[in-house]
Amino acid sequence: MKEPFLSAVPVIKRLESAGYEAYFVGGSVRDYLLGNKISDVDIATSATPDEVKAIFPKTVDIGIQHGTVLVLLKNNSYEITTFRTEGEYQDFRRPKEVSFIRNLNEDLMRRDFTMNAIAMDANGSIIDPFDGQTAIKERVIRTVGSPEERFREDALRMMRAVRFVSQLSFHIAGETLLALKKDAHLLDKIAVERKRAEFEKLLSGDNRKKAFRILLETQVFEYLPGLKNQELKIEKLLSYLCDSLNKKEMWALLLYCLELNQQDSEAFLRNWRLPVKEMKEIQDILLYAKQRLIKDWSRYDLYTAGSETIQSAEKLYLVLKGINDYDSVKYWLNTYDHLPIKQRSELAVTGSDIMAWREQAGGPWLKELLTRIEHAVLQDEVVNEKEKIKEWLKACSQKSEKNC
Ligand SMILES: Nc1ccn([C@@H]2O[C@H](COP(=O)(O)OP(=O)(O)OP(=O)(O)O)[C@@H](O)[C@H]2O)c(=O)n1
Repeated sequence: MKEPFLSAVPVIKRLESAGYEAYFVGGSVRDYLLGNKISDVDIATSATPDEVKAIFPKTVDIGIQHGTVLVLLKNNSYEITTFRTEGEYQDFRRPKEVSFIRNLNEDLMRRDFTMNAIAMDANGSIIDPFDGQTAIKERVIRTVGSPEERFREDALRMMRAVRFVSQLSFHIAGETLLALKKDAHLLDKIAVERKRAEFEKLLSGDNRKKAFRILLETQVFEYLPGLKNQELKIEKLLSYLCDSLNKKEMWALLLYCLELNQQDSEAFLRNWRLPVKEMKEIQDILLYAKQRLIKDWSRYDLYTAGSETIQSAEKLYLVLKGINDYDSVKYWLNTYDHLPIKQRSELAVTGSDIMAWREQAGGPWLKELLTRIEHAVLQDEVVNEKEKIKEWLKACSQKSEKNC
């Protein structure tokens, strides 16, 4: 056994010495068997949340109605969940009555896919009643038992299947795929936030295009915000070589393919309940990439976009143009790095300086003038030094005001 399981073994041992069963379960065991990077380890136990809390001095109730307690131990935290029956994976905002059981097998039986229904004990022995290891070897996503039953327990599992296609490059077993086609409509009832979490993992996976094809084939896309009746536009996305794009860039590519105007793009992202900051970043990426389709970056655009957006927008532009060479990203980032200023606060003059020089109270004119100075500094029309800018302004006002 290796990290992060090793550090978590004492947690399992403590539960065992208090008379309970406890195992590693879920994605961490799957990823371990796959040889992939393991994120968090999850532990399932026969102890109820109250019993877990009585054993460990530091705990946090993170989903107690679902039987989950977070245990804090030696700078690490572990999600410990009581063996559960159905209903447990539903929307956290609509808690359902959860019945706890004392049996690992029954807990595993209610999990989504056989690859996720494998447990490992503190000695590293694998408990695999549904042959998840074969599924992992064969790289197949197959529900534990009846797909209809598993999807009726939690329809989000259909999106999880598609996101695992993207993330793990597995394929979906025939019967499971048929159920996806039949039951896709059940996704209507699932909270957008949960759909978004899966969709974003899908957007970032290596096999994202295959996952999009399955969204189309199964009609799952019809039940995702803003994608109803957008089959042709989603197909357009499949024509791009987009593997190099990150999550935000993929959102921007999707917006591009959907051909939405600024206002509708915003509504689309809002319907997906994206945080406002991310919405703005995605819209900026799209805006500059579209601009880039028409012309080169101006120094002022580089300045207003900033390095992260430059990089993302240029990458998206290259994808849209079908160019598979990233030298231009480096070129524009380098140009950005050499700009004389990166933000207004770096200007050698402030609004107060200008008001004092002009003996005039502030107003819209001041904002305009500061923008004009920014342009001039960025274009090397004037050096970013207070005296130089003062002289430049004086020379300007001697000419027509328009020239400044
Ligand atoms: N709708 C769900 C969600 C989760 N699970 C079970 O709970 C485990 C943990 O779920 P989660 O952390 O959401 O996903 P992982 O499978 O761990 O995948 P990852 O951590 O890569 O997101 C899953 O492996 C699966 O056994 C389930 O059966 N049904």
